[in-house]
Amino acid sequence: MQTYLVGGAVRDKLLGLAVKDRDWVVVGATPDDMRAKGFKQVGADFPVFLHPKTGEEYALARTERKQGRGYHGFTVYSAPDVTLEEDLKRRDLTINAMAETEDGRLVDPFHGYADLDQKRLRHVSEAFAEDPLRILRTARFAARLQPMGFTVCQQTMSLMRTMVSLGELADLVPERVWQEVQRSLHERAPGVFFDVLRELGALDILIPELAREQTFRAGLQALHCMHRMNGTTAQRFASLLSAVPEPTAVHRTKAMKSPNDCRDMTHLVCLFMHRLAIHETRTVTPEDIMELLDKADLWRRPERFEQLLDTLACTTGAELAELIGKLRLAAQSAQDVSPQDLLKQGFHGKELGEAIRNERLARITQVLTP
Ligand SMILES: Nc1ccn([C@@H]2O[C@H](COP(=O)(O)OP(=O)(O)OP(=O)(O)O)[C@@H](O)[C@H]2O)c(=O)n1
Repeated sequence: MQTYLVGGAVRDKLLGLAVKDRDWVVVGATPDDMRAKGFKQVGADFPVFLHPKTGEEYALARTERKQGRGYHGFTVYSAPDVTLEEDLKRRDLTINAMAETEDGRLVDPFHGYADLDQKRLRHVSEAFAEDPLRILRTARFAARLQPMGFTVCQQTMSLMRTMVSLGELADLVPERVWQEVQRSLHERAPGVFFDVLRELGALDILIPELAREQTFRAGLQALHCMHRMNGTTAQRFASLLSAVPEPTAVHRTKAMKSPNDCRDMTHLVCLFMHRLAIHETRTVTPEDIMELLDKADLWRRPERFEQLLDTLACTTGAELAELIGKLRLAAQSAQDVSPQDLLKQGFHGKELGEAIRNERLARITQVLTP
């Protein structure tokens, strides 16, 4: 029985990047051999085991073949006669299909090292097409490695284009798509993920609201800004959709099953984009500001409001910077109103509510007064 380090760990080591998880492939062993050595089986669909001490994943070498459509239609064959090369061949990209022996020798039947050197993302074999998630993974690796000079090679682009035109993306459940989107939003060049998908025609299926060139470019620019500001996932995703009308954008977040904070931030960013645009032509009143603060629920969610303003600073042009600055000051000032003080002054019930509101409005007016 032989053990090899495989996949991302080998790739990242050669690239000089930090290695996160180490995955191993075991050749020439049965599940019983593994259990006898104290490994715990975890995979239900195929034989994967956890090392008794390190907790790292050890998978028995396997081949996979797709049977029909859908994500579950895989036939897995795993036996002691499956070779390392056969296991590497079922993988997505050549740079992910290298292995390292226990004594540190590289096993590289599909020329992943040459592709690392040439900075190419290239599929290992036609088996790439058996898993449509790989389209998203490849776009994600492009987003990660583009700053180092990597591009997706033309043959892989055309294979993925064919997969898209055959409707393969429809087989992916929203959760898996979201997982790749979420991870890509935090890669080094997040915009590249969406650029690649757009070039493939995949974005028209996954986020059709970004089909219009202008909407897409505005979204990418805002995302780039949010990335520089080290924004949260919610801020990044909302900035991408910032030029989409609010109801459509929110509908997309629901269809994609993105988490609630992403949906809420998208709702607020798109809503504010629309409201703020009105004030390019009409002077903003204290009541306008109050309404916006209420809509964003500043009173219960002050830290989210800060994030909203930071996102808007990325999604709007310089012409709205002053207005966003005023919103920030107004929010700070209005938040300082103390219900306790007003209570002490004798306000109760409905009157207390009104007094708080009036005091907040007074402070907002003060901020707006030159
Ligand atoms: N749809 C997939 C998922 C995974 N793999 C293979 O399984 C390995 C491990 O997958 P995973 O842990 O998801 O990714 P990593 O390559 O380790 O990358 P990351 O840094 O994103 O974790 C990959 O390198 C690749 O060889 C694949 O071929 N097709």
